[in-house]
Amino acid sequence: MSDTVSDTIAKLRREVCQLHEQLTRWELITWTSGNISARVPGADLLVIKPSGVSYDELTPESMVVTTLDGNVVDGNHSPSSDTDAHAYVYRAMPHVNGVVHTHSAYATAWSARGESIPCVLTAMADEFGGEIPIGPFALIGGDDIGKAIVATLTGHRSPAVLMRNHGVFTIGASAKAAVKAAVMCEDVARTVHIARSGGELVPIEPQHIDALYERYQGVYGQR
Ligand SMILES: O=C(CO)[C@@H](O)[C@H](O)COP(=O)(O)O
Repeated sequence: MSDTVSDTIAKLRREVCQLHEQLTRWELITWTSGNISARVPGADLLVIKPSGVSYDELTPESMVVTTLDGNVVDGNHSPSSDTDAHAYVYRAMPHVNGVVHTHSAYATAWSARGESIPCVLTAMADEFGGEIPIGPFALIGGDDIGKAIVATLTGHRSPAVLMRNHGVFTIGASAKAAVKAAVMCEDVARTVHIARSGGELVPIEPQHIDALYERYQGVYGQR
């Protein structure tokens, strides 16, 4: 392995480990549920959380490096039980460099109803470009979840999918972007749930969703 790839992996080990702190900070997971991975650019590799390890015991060294077929190439732990799903996404979606999985309460409740979250908030138009779609029920391990993520999100502006009866998977141009999508997904899932419990939801006009999405994705923040 070249020094450059080794250095990149060392950096991604630190980054992926640190990003897991965001899942506990924003209360998106319970116990050892959830996981984050990052693609190793220029190499058919990924860095992912070890399976079943308590979040307060995660370290850069405990992260696991696998091929995009899910085979471990570096690490002393078994990789996440969702490694095949993450790996499938990286093989099928070259623009994706980060994948996150959570069981965040409100978004997972929408997945338990098999319901997509309608776009009724400007914050949804900004980050998701429309509804947050529901994906099919899929068993864990193997390519089923990965195939469903790719099938649901290909051609869709949303970086998040609600896997029915299971939880949230998000994708991003970086692992940090995928974590942001997971945080925002839970935020809007909660707000829309509260809104719907109070009465009829008011949708946003499609042309306004487009305008909001273009502004947020293209102009918002520091450039
Ligand atoms: O729901 C699932 C399985 O998809 C995961 O959230 C697990 O609960 C966490 O698995 P590991 O990443 O610890 O293997």
